[in-house]
Amino acid sequence: MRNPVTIGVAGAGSIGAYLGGRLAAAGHRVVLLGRQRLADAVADQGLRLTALDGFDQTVGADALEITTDPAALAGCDLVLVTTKSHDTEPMARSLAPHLNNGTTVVSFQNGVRNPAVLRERLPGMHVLAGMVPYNVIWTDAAHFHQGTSGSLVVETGEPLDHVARAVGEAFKQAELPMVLDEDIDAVQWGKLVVNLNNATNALSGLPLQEQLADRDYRRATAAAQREALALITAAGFAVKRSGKMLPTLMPKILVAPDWLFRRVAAGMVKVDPQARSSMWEDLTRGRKTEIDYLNGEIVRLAESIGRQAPVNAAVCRLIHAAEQAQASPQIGSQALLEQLGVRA
Ligand SMILES: NC(=O)C1=CN([C@@H]2O[C@H](COP(=O)(O)OP(=O)(O)OC[C@H]3O[C@@H](n4cnc5c(N)ncnc54)[C@H](OP(=O)(O)O)[C@@H]3O)[C@@H](O)[C@H]2O)C=CC1
Ligand SMILES: CC(C)(CO)C(=O)C(=O)O
Repeated sequence: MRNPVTIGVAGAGSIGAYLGGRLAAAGHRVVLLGRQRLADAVADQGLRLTALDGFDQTVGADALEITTDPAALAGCDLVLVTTKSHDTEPMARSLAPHLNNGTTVVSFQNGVRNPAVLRERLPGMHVLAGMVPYNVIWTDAAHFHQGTSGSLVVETGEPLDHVARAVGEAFKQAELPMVLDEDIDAVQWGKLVVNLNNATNALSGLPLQEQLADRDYRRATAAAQREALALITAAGFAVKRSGKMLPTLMPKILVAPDWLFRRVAAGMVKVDPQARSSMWEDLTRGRKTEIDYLNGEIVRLAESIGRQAPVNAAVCRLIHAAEQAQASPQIGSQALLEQLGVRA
């Protein structure tokens, strides 16, 4: 890969505009493929990127390209796919005619299905799975804020080890911490377990900090996670920690009394008052959520081995109802436990 690298971002929303903006600020040539409203806002105000560690930089509209045309990603060395999971396949179809063979494509998406979809639709590209551990919220028309801590993860291993290292170099220049991992499937299953809190957060309508301060909301997430972990193991998949997040211990940590939870969680992840889940963002903006790729994945996994996942199935029903209403139901924590059939 050349240096500086030309980087395309396919789906410039919270994650894509944040990562792309940080890479542009570090001097890489960046093309953001997104919606016209983002292009207009950035043309007007520049792209403001902030983070809980105090990072605050505005990237001028002349420092990067924002387009709605997938052909503009032709010639990119590296393409980051940052759409929601239901948009991965159409995005890949629209990119396929334009990318050169051998382009590196990294999926920075939640769920466990996206890299396989990209490999199928983009034969000849070097597709790597990635994982974003932190929350980014689209706070204003052209302002993106990283509200929790952690390091990005990208798949490595032969024959693509050199490709993964080149991706690592590009991110190093932008001072975005990244680790390479040879067991990305286990990292992705682990992140899916963490993401089972997305629905609780979206249903509560609260910022993550407030939602996690309520033990009954934590019990709801823990119940979904216990069910998921048992099924993932029964289906023969591994779950791996990434950074200090311990998916296998999360249900135990979540149900701990408030004082103990606060102490343990503070050592694992920093969460600022603005942080919310991406699913909350979807519900409040009236968009389709990724529920079918998160809790819904657990329901499908259960079916595939002749079992059931009643808690995750109930969560899916609640989120689908909220999608219809195009709003968070702001359900109280005890009411949520009741609806999930979980005893407080
Ligand atoms: N947000 C977060 O904090 C985190 C998100 N993730 C994961 O990262 C992935 C991306 O999430 P997030 O950034 O929140 O998603 P967003 O919805 O904020 O961003 C995706 C953007 O891509 C746009 N888009 C979709 N298709 C096209 C297209 N064909 N052409 C141009 N633009 C398109 C969408 O527009 P429109 O909405 O108009 O369709 C949207 O603006 C998800 O898998 C998510 O789970 C992981 C960790 C944290
Ligand atoms: C970082 C985290 C876990 C925040 O909830 C997330 O992945 C999301 O919002 O989708």
